[in-house]
Amino acid sequence: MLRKILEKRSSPLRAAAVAEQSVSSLQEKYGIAEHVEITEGQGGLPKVVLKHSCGSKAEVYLYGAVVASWTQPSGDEVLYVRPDAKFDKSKPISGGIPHCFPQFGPGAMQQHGFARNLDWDISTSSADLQPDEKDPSVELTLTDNEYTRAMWPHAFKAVYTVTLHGEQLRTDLRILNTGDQPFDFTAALHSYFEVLDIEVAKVRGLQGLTFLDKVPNPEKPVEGTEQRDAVEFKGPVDSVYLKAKDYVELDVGTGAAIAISSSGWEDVVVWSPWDAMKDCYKSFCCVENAKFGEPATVQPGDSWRATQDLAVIDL
Ligand SMILES: O=P(O)(O)OC[C@H]1O[C@@H](O)[C@H](O)[C@@H](O)[C@@H]1O
Repeated sequence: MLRKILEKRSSPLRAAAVAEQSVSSLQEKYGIAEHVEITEGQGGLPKVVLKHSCGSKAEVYLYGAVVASWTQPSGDEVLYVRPDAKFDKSKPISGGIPHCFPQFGPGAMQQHGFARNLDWDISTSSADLQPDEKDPSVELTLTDNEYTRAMWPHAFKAVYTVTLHGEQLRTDLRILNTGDQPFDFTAALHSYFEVLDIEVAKVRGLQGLTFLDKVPNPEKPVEGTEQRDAVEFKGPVDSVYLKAKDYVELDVGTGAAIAISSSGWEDVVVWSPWDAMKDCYKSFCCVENAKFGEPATVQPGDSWRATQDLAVIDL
């Protein structure tokens, strides 16, 4: 159904002894036999591997809380990691499902904010104890620190739960205001999906929506109304669809599609860099649940929440 990621993964660098120790202590604390494993990923970066008894698997790096892999029981990869991705913290991991928070961008701070280039902490892990539904899950948290406050002067806690529900991948993001002033933010899950070929991929579920086209000038998007039943790719695409429905579908061109169901996110971004990324643009498409058109406002002591459920369906 879905093709496997073809590019060769570079062999992991030996991590420093201290990192190894922390991986083994995380494994001791949060590992759950057969379902949740904390291990070294590429470049020695710690990752949480979730394994469902149906055979599906997900890998979540603590660096950026990026889901870098989600495989079906067949072993087929659904997500896409760009060949230029670095796993050495020199830049955010380019691929999988990175976070954009507290700014989707462009804007005052670095593109897509800081959440994708910071280490998140594991706060808990679980594997549902019901005999038939052992859904492995991990909860990661990010809290403000000197680095984040220099860019965005707010006290916050981000809580991100990633769960395998059978073959589905579920994410749940909560942003808590732990300070004494209200704050605004924009955000997205910058999901990269592998497609057979960008020229046969299609995104359905956007017809009739107002969109902001960022291709001509990202600083001055051009507004339009989507007329098409299916958005196709014949050149670069960088559009934010405002007030989208809670379901969109990415036809990956193999007879399968990714069903993307969400709550709380409100907008959908569709992005293909086209030949600005000559080496890889044919193989992926980003369909991103976002909160962009109207920034979220969170009062002190309050929180904002959004979920995304991904499933592979046959067309
Ligand atoms: O930072 P990355 O992963 O290279 O992604 C950049 C792109 O991310 C997309 O979400 C934006 O809509 C684009 O405007 C932007 O160019």
